[in-house]
Parts: sequence; structure tokens; C-alpha cells
Amino acid sequence: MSNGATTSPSSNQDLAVDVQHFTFSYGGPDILKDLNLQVKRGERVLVVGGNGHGKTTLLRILAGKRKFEGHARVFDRDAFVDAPAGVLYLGTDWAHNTHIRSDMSVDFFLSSMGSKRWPERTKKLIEVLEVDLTWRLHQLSDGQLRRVQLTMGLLQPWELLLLDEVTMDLDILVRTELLKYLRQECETRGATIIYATHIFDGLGTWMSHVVRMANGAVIAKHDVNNFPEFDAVKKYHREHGLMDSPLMALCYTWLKEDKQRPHDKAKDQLEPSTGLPHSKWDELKDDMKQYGDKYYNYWNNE
Ligand SMILES: Nc1ncnc2c1ncn2[C@@H]1O[C@H](COP(=O)(O)OP(=O)(O)OP(=O)(O)O)[C@@H](O)[C@H]1O
Repeated sequence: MSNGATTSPSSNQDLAVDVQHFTFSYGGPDILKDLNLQVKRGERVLVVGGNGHGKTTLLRILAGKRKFEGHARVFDRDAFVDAPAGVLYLGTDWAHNTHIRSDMSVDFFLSSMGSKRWPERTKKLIEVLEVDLTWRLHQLSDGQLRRVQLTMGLLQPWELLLLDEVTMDLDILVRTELLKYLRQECETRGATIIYATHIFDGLGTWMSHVVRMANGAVIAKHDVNNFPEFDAVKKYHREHGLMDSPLMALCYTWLKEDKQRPHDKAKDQLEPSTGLPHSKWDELKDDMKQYGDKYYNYWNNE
């Protein structure tokens, strides 16, 4: 577990993303505040936080879409003035573009986007996203259009994929296949994904790390292989046969806690043992941490 700060021994070559003491505003109040985040190549990082806490802003900065001052580097280059190739941002704004609603076949559209240059990738993506080349763009449902967007976006091999809530209108079959495909891309090519979402189904076993954001700062970055708080929630769900997502239950407690915390105070009360902001998890005695159900009851009965 870390607070995403700058003490990691990783060399710059290992890092896909390196953001240090980063503050950003759109001209008004600071939206990102003294934010630190390091992501190694090959990681699949989920970014979790309440509405308006800065997730999209961070992703767009990493994608080189916003001018900034400060230390925000991607593949060891400044994310804006020296933006590296291979960085792909996919957000929900694409579907609002009226041009892509014209009367045109998907086949024609993908060809005009260069699909012939990557025949193997095109074939695979069409299969994963169940895209029908005879579809006509102006006749598609939101989910079908999203599948075409993702096919187009993912055609060219990418090194860092910044996903901004882009799977929300996919049905669960397609979404599951897409997540599998993206995981393979990371495992076989060493590519990296940072994924901001409020939909957690299937992500608990997909992600390698989860970043908790609140009030424009990274509160913590957790490695799923060393994450006792998440293990406790999973244990509770297992023991009680619950079908809903343990990750969602965990994120619910985080968002509740972050909402109650005085604005901007997240970093003022650091826990000496972990260097992270003090949380309700810290208030549990060690023996209680071993019991997921007690932990869960503690939350529900507060
Ligand atoms: N172009 C802009 N100009 C001014 N303020 C903006 C702009 N874009 C976003 N903001 C503000 O920045 C803050 C963070 O927004 P951002 O979209 O990064 O949050 P988010 O965590 O992605 O939220 P959500 O979960 O709702 O998508 C919000 O208070 C928002 O109003």
C-alpha cells in the first residue's frame, strides 16, 4: 500500500506515469492539489472517487489534452509539451459528436480510420466487441455505437490507455470480453491501463491496483496482492453468499468516509504506521481486521 507518492525505488524507465506534487486549476479554485501518482508499466489501475473529485481532469492531463505547469510525466516525458506517442484517451464525449451519426456503414467508417493497417487487431476487436460491419452508424443504439467507438479507438497499438467511464453502456457480455481482451494486452505487450469508473462489476479480479482519489488528491494506491482491507470485504461477501460486488462495497465505504472528511483535510491526519490518511480501517484492532464480517458490521452499525 502506498500513497502514490514519490518514494518508490522504480527507475523512470519502469514508470508509465509519474506525477509529483501536482496542482492544477481551470482558472478558478485548484481542482488537483498536491497530487502524487506513480504507475508502473504493465499495471491495470482503477481510479475511484466521488463525482467532481478530479478523475477526468487527471486523465486528460496525462493524455496531453490540457496545458499545465508542474511535474506530470508519461513514459518519462512531459505529458503536454513533449507528449509521447502511444497514449490513448477514451472518454464518453465521442458519442455526442454528431458527425459520427451520419448514414455510413461501420465497415466504411473503420476503413476510413485506417483499420486496413492493422488487420489482425481489427479482426480481434470486431470479435471481442461483437461489431457488425454492415451496421449503419445513424441507426445504432448507444451501446452499439460505443462498441464501434472502442473498436476504432483501440485499433492502433497503444502503450498507455486512459479509460474514462467508457464501458458504462456496454452489456455485461461484451464488457466482460473487453476487460479480458484489455488484460491480455497488458500481460502480453506490457501495456498500461488507468481506468476511472463508478461501475465495479468484474473489476475486483481484473485490476492490479486501485487508486483512491478525493478532493483532487490521491489518497492511496493499493496493490490487490497486498490489500487486507479489500480481503476483509471479500471474506464477508463469501461467507454471507452475497452476489454484489465486494469492490463496490469497499468503494462505498471510502466515498462515505471521504464525504464526511472536512474538505482538503485528507492529508492532514496521516497514520504514522502507514503514512496514509487516517481511516476507519485504522481504528479497528488487529484481531478484528482478521474478521471480514466484524469489519463489515462495524461499518453498517456505525
Ligand atoms: N472545463 C472546466 N472548467 C472549469 N471547471 C471544470 C472543467 N472541467 C471540470 N471542471 C471542474 O473540475 C472538478 C473535477 O471535475 P472532473 O470531471 O475531473 O471530476 P471527476 O472526478 O471525473 O467526476 P465524475 O465522477 O463526475 O466524472 C469539478 O468540480 C468540475 O466542475
